[in-house]
Amino acid sequence: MEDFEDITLNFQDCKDLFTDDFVSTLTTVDISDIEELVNYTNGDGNNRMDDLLNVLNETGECEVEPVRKRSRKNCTLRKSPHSQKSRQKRKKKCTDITALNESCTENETPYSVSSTDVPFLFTPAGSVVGPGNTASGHPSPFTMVPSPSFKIITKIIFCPAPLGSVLSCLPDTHPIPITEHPALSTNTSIPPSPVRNDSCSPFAPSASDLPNSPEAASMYHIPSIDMDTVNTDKSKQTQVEPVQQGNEKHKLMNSFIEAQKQLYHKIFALERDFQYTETALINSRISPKTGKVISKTAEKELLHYDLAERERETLQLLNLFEDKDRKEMETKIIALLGQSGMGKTVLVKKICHEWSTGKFGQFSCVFYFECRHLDVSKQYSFKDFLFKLSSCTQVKNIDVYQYILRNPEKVLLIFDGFDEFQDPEGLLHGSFTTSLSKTNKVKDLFTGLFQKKLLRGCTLLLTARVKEKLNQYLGKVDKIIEMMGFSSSQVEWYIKEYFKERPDFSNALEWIKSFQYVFSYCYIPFMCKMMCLFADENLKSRNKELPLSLAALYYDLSQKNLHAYGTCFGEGTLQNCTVDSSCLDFESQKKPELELQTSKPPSDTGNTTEFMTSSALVQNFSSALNTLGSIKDRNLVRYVSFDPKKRRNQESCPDVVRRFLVGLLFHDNGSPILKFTKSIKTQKKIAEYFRTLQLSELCPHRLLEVLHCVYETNNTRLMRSLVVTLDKELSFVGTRLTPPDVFVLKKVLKMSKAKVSLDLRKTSIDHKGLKELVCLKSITSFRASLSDTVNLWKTLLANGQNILLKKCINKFTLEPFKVESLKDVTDLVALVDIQNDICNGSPDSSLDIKEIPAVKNLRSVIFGLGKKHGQDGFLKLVKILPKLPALQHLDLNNLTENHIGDRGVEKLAETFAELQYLQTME
Ligand SMILES: Nc1ncnc2c1ncn2[C@@H]1O[C@H](COP(=O)(O)OP(=O)(O)OP(=O)(O)O)[C@@H](O)[C@H]1O
Repeated sequence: MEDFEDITLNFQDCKDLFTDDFVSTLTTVDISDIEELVNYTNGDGNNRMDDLLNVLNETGECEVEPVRKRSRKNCTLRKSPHSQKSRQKRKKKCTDITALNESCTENETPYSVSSTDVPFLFTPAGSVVGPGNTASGHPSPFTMVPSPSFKIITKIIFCPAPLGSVLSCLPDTHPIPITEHPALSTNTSIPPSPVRNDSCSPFAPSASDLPNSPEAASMYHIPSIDMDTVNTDKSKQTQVEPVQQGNEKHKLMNSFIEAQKQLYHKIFALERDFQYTETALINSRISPKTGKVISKTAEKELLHYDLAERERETLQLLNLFEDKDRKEMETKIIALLGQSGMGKTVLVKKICHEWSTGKFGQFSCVFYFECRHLDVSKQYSFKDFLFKLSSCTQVKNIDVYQYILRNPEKVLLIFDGFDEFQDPEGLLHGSFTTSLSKTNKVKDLFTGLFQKKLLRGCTLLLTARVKEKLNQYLGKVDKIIEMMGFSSSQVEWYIKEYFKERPDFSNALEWIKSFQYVFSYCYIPFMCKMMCLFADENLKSRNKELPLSLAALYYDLSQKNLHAYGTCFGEGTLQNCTVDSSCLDFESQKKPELELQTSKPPSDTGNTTEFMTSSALVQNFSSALNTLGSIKDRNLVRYVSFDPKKRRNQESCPDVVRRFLVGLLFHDNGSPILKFTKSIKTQKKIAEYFRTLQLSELCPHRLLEVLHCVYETNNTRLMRSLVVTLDKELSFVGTRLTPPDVFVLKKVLKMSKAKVSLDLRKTSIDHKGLKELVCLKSITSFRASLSDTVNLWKTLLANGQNILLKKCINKFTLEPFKVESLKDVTDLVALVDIQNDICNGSPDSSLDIKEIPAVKNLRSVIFGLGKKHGQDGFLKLVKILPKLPALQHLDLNNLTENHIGDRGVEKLAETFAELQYLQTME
């Protein structure tokens, strides 16, 4: 009987074939091989089946497609269009089986058996052979054969243990000791040939098994890696006796890893003068969005830690991939988030480089993808996806690929700039199913990886800018790491270091600091570098013109450094900015025509040591320039508008582009390029638009954005006119306040004549920002993280800034105090305790503080710690209740919910007498 055609296999049934009875009849099969095979079709869950299907598809031996409702377990196998020659080869391989089958009587066999007609056999080539056609010649569905019929097969050939299981035992460092797997020395019917690249794995095809597959031709050329780049001792290699199959594969794998490491060592090396500064990595989480939920996509947000929490959640780079709770064979997805220019690319390239030097040894293979270069709609096999789209050595051998498929836990896939994928949202909505076609769209492959179906068990590291739209996907991520940028001391160190060998620049730091607004952006490493470049160019020549806007800074740099800093700005940025009548509409702005693509995908030639890539900030500036040149004046107001109804395309103007755009519009540089749009009339129109805004109606994020834009106009009158519309109770709870945000907020609050109360909880505001804001005259009361506030007081006390301290203490409020975490209790305890230090500790009479008003006047405490921490938290809280003399209302709402326990009730009863003003206790 000829090869099977269109046979429906039920894998759930197939696994039943491997009964104990059946196994006991096998004479040359290692039981572990059977177990492994059964695991593939059974044990490890459905996703193991995906792996198998992938392997089968990839080998080209047969194509597997889901049938009916895409059930993964019912699959149709179709014969691949093999040549006659290859069929003969395959038949030859089965001669042992044929011989055995010949000994079978017709009675014992429910149907006639031919050389290729074995009830169910995974051949060494990884092909699945079914019972084939019925006597009538029609394809038959795979029928369960009663196990006794198998007894006639006394010898089923399973090749030695799969390559993966051998290689996975090997250490990652080189040279890899090659140990002979016991299975290799067993007497198998297909002896590994030293000259023929046959596969040893049940699922690993050999070159000769796959004559028609695209990989097959190249597989004849072994070793296939660019060996010139590998520092292996070739003379020794030639002395090596014809080795066992396993050894060949080990060498191949070693060579691949070694070549990959050498490549990464070269292309991801830091430039000599690159001042790498280790930035803080914070373990972050997402939580339901505070405040109004505007749309479905905005339901989640990243938690904003206070300084104490940030310290606690700080992570070392080497521990980035650590996960004690990781489930075996489960893909791990890590999202590395940070604003543009925070150093995400620098960091992941550093990881690649460090891997090449032996760190992150848990990974044998690291693949780096630059998402912006991936065309999501293009079709690739998964193998090509890995080896052709990532920065990778040229791999022509399928064994390396097989190793990767078999050892996903040793594979790290880095996708840099996930948000730069075309249509990143669409990427995750799709559902990945193993398809019959050998190639899949990049989009689908990524979906398969993200949905943990493809290469299950690997580690995915995605980098992305913090965007609200992406937050919803973070729920599917196992670990979220946020990059916080430079601390203020790191900024100073960086600038000093930059100019350290130039005595004439000894005042560079002070000079840069004087541009307060742009200096506040220096927590972003890229901006820090920009400011150094700016100082480099201007410190000697420029008469300081204060203040400097963001747009002015970039414009200045782009004018002066076109050639010197081509790597940052790309050549001809401004030259290209001509008016193109074809893009004079809003839609054209979706894809700015002038996009700076200065970063090249790392080439495998290894010559690229360029580490400076173009930042999105530069691209945004470029985009603003382009917009200015292409949009009609009358449309500009609509373009920068914050009102969704006014804007035709909300997505068209990201916040930073708007800032640049407004800044450029009001930038008085006399540039001929900008003159044609920079009419006074347009400026007036934009100013008028901002003047009509009611700041009190804007959400915190929008409010800040308006303030940035207004600051960019450098129009003090405009700002003054806006200040009066500011709310008297400003709450930024749940909105991150970066140093530039604090700067513009401070600017406007300074102008305010009204008394404003400020809520700065959950804003991640830094120490300096908190101090600057709360000490403002217009701020009469404020709320902030308790621990941050206590720290601020301590610093002021230690520095002897008693007047400020006194102001700060008097403005602070707590009312009502909600206990939502154990930390809230601990912080309240610390606040009550510091009272003694402040009131009694200072010998200085200027600090005439008898008590902390916030503590003295606290009237309401709402306790809601839930079951887990209820009792612990309450026992701590109850101790300080007597120190809250004005407490009138204690809300324990639902005692069982809070679970304060008998001890909690007991302690409460003991303190009850001291709570003189307590009126209600819920
Ligand atoms: N840790 C660092 N130490 C020193 N400089 C850094 C560091 N991280 C980033 N930089 C500087 O910032 C520049 C931009 O960094 P990078 O491209 O990694 O940012 P990014 O977060 O990937 O930005 P984007 O989201 O726009 O792609 C670098 O070229 C470098 O000059």
